[in-house]
Amino acid sequence: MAAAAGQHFFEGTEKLLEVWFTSSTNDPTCDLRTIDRKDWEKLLKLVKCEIISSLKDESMDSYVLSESSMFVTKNRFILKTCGTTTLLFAVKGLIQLVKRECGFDNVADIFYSRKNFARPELQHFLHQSFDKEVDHLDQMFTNSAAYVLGRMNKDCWYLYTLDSGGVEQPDQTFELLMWELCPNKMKIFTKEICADGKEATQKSGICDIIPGIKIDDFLFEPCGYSMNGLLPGGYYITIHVTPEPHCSYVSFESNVPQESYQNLIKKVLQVFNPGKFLMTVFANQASIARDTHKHLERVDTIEGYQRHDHQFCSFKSYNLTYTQYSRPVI
Ligand SMILES: C[S@+](CC[C@H](N)C(=O)[O-])C[C@H]1O[C@@H](n2cnc3c(N)ncnc32)[C@H](O)[C@@H]1O
Repeated sequence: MAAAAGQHFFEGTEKLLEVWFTSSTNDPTCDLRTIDRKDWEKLLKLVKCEIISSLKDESMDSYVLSESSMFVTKNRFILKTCGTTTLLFAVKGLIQLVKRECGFDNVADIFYSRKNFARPELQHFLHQSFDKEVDHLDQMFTNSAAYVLGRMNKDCWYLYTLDSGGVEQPDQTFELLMWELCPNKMKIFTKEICADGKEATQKSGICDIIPGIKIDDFLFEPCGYSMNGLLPGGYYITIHVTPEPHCSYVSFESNVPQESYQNLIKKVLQVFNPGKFLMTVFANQASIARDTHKHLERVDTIEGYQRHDHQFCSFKSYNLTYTQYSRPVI
């Protein structure tokens, strides 16, 4: 459903930043988790969002934000923000903060990605086009590579990364970005139906997607939902829901390693029942998910969905599959 003139609109589509740090002296005491919460709060002011709640385990500190999520491990920082947040204003400050407070003096890799916005004209000037975002990042990084996957005149996904360095430890990221969602499912993520995040997590079936996770969830007033889930070993899932019928959008992201993502895809689709979705899977050579790309190449239909675009990219240390599906219009 398209937004009518003057109707409330929320841009669910997130900007996603992942940065891996190293120290030139290989100092084992460097740890992003030693950074004070007050410093994170200051950094998030530049982005125009704030911390709502937090959860931690032995490997990771996670934060639910007023606009999505933040995850901090020893050497990896993830910030995902939606709405009209200004995520890229935080990059310079992040690098300075990390050097000053914990001694990491090198960016080993950076990934900035997002789907095309539904209403780019509502964004801050910096985020109105990918070209402007690339110009901004190129002022800080010289060895960059920027890509667009999908259809430039329809739905697409942008990626900015570095063409040198890289991450050697096993690493993988799986994202499903969904839109045109089932209104009945979306009702669950409103205060009309659920009292709080916990109830929405249960009623929607989110709690069954990956059993055994520690969950930090939040239900916004009058609607909207965010959750972070932690698993031992530095694994997370994060889900964000914009349920308004005229701009419905849901994102699912996880770094949980899987040889095949088939089961996970089915479970997430059952919970949200989107009309359209795009999927990205990153895996480096050390990851058990490294062969998932071959498998995904053969999946041209998924129960009720037809594939439109499928692209494979080989980067310096990661391979990536981008794919887009939708329900056939009957
Ligand atoms: C923060 S959540 C999750 C956004 C996420 N990026 C997604 O996948 O849709 C956004 C939803 O919460 C609602 N919401 C209610 N109060 C909000 C607030 N103070 N800040 C941000 N979103 C709020 C929005 O209207 C929207 O439906």
